[in-house]
Formats: sequence, C-alpha cells, structure tokens
Amino acid sequence: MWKLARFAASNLRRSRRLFSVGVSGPCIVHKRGADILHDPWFNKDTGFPLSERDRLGLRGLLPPRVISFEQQYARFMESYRSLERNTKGQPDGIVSLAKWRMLNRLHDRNETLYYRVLIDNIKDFAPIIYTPTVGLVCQNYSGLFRRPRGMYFSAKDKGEMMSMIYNWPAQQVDMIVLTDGSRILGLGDLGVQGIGIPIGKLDMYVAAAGFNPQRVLPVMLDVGTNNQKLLEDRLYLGIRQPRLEGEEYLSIVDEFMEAVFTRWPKTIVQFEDFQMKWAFETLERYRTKFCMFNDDIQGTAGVALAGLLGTVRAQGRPLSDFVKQKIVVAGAGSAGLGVLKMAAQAVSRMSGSNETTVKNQFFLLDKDGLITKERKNLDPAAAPFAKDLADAEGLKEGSSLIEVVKKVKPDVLLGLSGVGGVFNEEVLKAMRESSSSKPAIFAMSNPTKNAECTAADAFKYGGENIVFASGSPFENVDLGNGKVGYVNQANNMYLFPGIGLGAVLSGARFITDGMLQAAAERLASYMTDEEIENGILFPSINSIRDITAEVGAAVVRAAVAEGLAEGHGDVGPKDLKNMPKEETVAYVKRNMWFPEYSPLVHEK
Ligand SMILES: NC(=O)C1=CN([C@@H]2O[C@H](COP(=O)(O)OP(=O)(O)OC[C@H]3O[C@@H](n4cnc5c(N)ncnc54)[C@H](O)[C@@H]3O)[C@@H](O)[C@H]2O)C=CC1
Ligand SMILES: CC(=O)C(=O)O
Ligand SMILES: [Mg+2]
Repeated sequence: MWKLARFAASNLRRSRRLFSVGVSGPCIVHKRGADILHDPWFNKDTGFPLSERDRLGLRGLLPPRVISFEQQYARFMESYRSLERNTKGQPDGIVSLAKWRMLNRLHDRNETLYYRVLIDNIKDFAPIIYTPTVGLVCQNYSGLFRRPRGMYFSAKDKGEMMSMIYNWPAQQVDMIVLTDGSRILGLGDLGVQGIGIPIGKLDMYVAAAGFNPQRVLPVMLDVGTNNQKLLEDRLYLGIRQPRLEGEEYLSIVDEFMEAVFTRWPKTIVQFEDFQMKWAFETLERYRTKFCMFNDDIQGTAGVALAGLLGTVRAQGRPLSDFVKQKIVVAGAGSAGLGVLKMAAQAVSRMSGSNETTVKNQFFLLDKDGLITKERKNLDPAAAPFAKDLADAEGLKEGSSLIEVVKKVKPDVLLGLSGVGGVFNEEVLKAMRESSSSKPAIFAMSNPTKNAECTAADAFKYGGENIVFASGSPFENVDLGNGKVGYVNQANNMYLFPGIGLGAVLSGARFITDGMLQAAAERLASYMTDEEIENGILFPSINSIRDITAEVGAAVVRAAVAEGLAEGHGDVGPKDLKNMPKEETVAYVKRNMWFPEYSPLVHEK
C-alpha cells in the first residue's frame, strides 16, 4: 500500500513531461513488433495498452493482461525488497552487486520504469548505480558484461571516428560523459572497464537533471591500459596494449572531439576520471573551443567550495572570514588542485587581493608530504600552492600529514588523495587541537574503502563538534545520549547535473569559470542557517532534482550575464536576457524530462 501511496506522491511532485532536452507528447518510433520489445527506450513490457499492441504489431507477443505502470513499479520494488531480505548478512560487495544486476537488467529492458524507480528511490539506489558500487562494477566489468551501453572508441579506430559517430542511433545527443579509464575513482587505471563511470554519471544526469535518456551518451576512449593485471586477464574486453602517450594520445582525443561536435554541434562533453596530466591538458586544450568541462577538476571544486563556505557559517562566523580559514588538503591531483584553485579565487574575490598573495592559508600535501618550493620536479599545476618555507610555520619540504596538522591546527582537513585511512587515529585526534570551534573533516575520496577515514572514526577521534563530509555515503553516527553526528555527502553529483543542464538550456558555447562559480555559490546558499548550525552542509540527495534546477538556473543566468547565452529551442537569447530570476528556475524545471509512458506512434 505504502508503495502505491509513494508512487502517487511522486506523481504529484513531478514536473510536466515536456522536455526540450528530450521530446514532448507522443513518441515517434521507427520500428515495430518484437524490435520494440527489445528496445529499452520504447519498451513498456506488459504495460502496452491493447490499442498500441494493435498499432505496433505487438498483439500476441505479450501475455494478454495489461499491467499498469503503477503495478509494474510495485512489482519491481517488491522483488528488490525481497532481494534485500534474502541477502541479509551476506558480504556487502555480494549484496551490492546483486542489487546492481537487478537494476541493470531493468535498465537494459525498460528505461522508463528504470528511471522512475531511480528517481523515486534515489537515496537507496544512488549508492548502487553511482559511488560506491559503480567502482566494484568497473573492477568486475569484463565478467559482468552482458550488453553494451554507450560507445567505445579505441586507438584502433583512428581515422574512423567521424563515420563511427553516425552509428549511434539517436538523432540528437545533449550530454556526453567521456572517460579514458585511467583514474577510476580511487581505483586507478581500469582501462575499458571504466565505462561504468560515464554510465553512472549519466544516470545521475537523467535522475537529477531530467535529461532525456535517449539524448545522453556514455563514451569510453580506449587507448590501452597500464594495468598489468587487466592486460593479462583473458576476459578483459579492452585493447591489450599499454596506454598511448604524448601526441599519439592527444590525436585520438582530438579526433573524437571533432567527430562528436561535427555530428552534434550543441552537445556538451563532460571529461571524467582522466589521470591528472591529461585532465588538465585536455581542459586547457578544449575549453575555449568546445562546450566541455572536467568534472573532477571543476565540479569537485564547486562542491568543496560550497562545503568550505558552509563550514564558516557553521562556526557562526561571517562568510568573509573564509579568508582566514586554514585549510590542509591531502591530495595534489586533479581534484585537490581544482579545489584549491577555486578556493583561492574565492578568497581573492572576498579580500579584493591578487590571487597569488592569498595562498598562505592553504597547505597542500601529496604522497611525498607537504609540497614546498623546495620540491624537486615540482608539478607545474601544484606550483602555485607550493609553500614558501618562510610561510611554512616551521614545517619542511615533505613534512608528514600529522606534522602539518599538529603545527597548523587547521580549520579544515580535506582529503582527495584516493588513499583509504590516511586520516588515521593520530591525525584525527590532532584535529581536536584545531583553532576552530567547529573543525571540518572532509574525507572526499571514493569509493568508500578509499575514503580518508570513516564517519564513525571521524567523530570518535576528531570529537563530537566536528562537521563531517565524505565523497561516498556513510550512515549518520550515533553519538549516544540521543545525539547524532551528521554525515554530509560532498560529491560532485550536487553540481555536474546542474552545470550540464544550465549549459544546454542557456545555449552557451563554452562553460566559463563564471558559470561554475555561480553553480557553486547557488549550492552554498541552498542550505538554511538552521541546517548549517546542525552541521548539515549539503542537502539530502532526496532533493537533488530541486537543487539541480536551482544550480541549472544559476548557470543559465551566469551565461546570460556573460553574453554567452545563445538560447535553446524556442527560447532565444533575448527571452533569456529578459527572463526574471524566478522564471529561470521555472524554465529549467519545465525542461526536465520525467519518466512516464508516452503513446508510441509508428512512422516508417
Ligand atoms: N567527492 C568527490 O566529488 C570527488 C572525489 N574524488 C576522489 O578524489 C581522489 C583523487 O582524485 P584525483 O585528484 O583525480 O586523483 P590523482 O591521482 O590525480 O591525485 C591523487 C593525489 O593524492 C596524492 N596522494 C597519494 N597518497 C597520498 C597520501 N598518503 N597523502 C596525501 N596525498 C596522497 C597523490 O600524490 C596525488 O597528488 C579519488 O579517490 C577520487 O575518487 C575525485 C573527484 C570528485
Ligand atoms: C565523484 C567522482 O567524480 C570521483 O570520485 O572521481
Ligand atoms: Mg570522477
């Protein structure tokens, strides 16, 4: 009963199913009969009404009884809950993979029902289709593989990509998530198996931003792998060669970008989980040429900045005090450096000073400890944050994390190292000496076992007054005496769907720092003072559609302010310019796709 009630409630919550990032009204289908049943975009399983069965040549191909969407939904959820009951007590990995398989089978069969259950149960299902389970899926991808999803371009396809891109069956693609599999979450080089990440990210685009699943495309650029274990695995599905390097590598990415923007000039490409050197290089190479962004550098930065600003509010201090916060970042990769760059820009804006003079408050460490100007072979991307020994508070080149935390007594300890447990008992206890009344501990690495610490350890050793956030979800922590240690999820999922949606709906040609900053600021301002006082820095994932609409609208407005908005569909640049602020949110919401069966009309 509750399931139907919940279903009805979701019906009330839904936005109209008009979607210019999708289509509206009846759906034109160019196939008939069994071909429709085997196409997850159009398939309704037993939900095809009799009139449609007649029209589409389906009569006799299905059991006679028509089952409503609500009944199909309830049936799936009953099976899912029964799987949960039957696997109680079994190892987490086995249970999560069983759940993923069940959801994946539905995804492969009936996308409308799949996205509806995903949207309505996002808190339960995000950890299965996104982090952490998606990491396990990637690790086991070659064995789990049943049906392809998305497109695969390999080093062997050089010279062929322009024609290959036309093999994709959809006429229009609004959003592409691209990976080369070289740094999948904190799991390293997983080669072709990394395709699970673009698939999971695009599931979030559909669930959170209302992209039409017929208009999104996950892509794997398989340029080889340096993972010896995979190269020796007889089931491995990628090309068996070491990764391409240098110009050879870039020529493959160049060819893909040219091909994709030739077929779909208005699409957006999100770069995801590229190893650091290529993450930065491709961002610089393409960001003023194509509509693209790098989620790990730019999306993560915005989410972290929102968390850092929330921390200042949680301490009961004015936002302008952000310029005084001491922040220790463990991890000098694409994510850590992206965060520091955006934080430095924010400090510079707030203090009115030049970006180069605002960096004293930041302490950056990598696997070799504190990064100073004395570092041999200092990475140029990390150089702006390398400490001058004169400002290093007595610390040295390569000082360990515990030395840095003890000496600096930071307001914030933020981990993007990809290494599980580096915030150990000693480090967390040292945070008790923080100069802040409410120190923040952000263990942002994914998946769960790569988090710098668990939520329970953070509160146990760091103290009850901390604010805590992690990249993958943890349960809230029972602190005894009725008190709860609140666990925030600081994950770029709060921003990338809105960045993509805002970019599409503004018709911007590029994604600028201004648009990204507007997205981060909107996320930061989303929380009420009361929530922030209780250590709640990020909204519940249950409201992710609403947050995404707000973030998307902020991105549209920023694009308009920068004169970059060229409009979308019937809404021209002038309409966008004259659109009042509240109307922008309504415009974004109106354009979100919502999964429900639409009448199918056959056209030859
Ligand atoms: N929560 C979120 O939204 C996001 C989380 N991430 C996570 O961040 C992690 C890192 O991602 P990237 O920066 O792209 O990887 P990366 O490989 O570019 O960088 C990792 C950095 O961590 C450093 N490191 C390694 N061991 C360390 C240690 N013991 N102490 C301090 N630093 C250490 C490395 O030297 C390197 O600088 C991954 O686990 C990823 O899942 C990434 C993007 C978004
Ligand atoms: C969340 C994400 O993008 C990552 O862990 O790489
Ligand atoms: Mg990522």
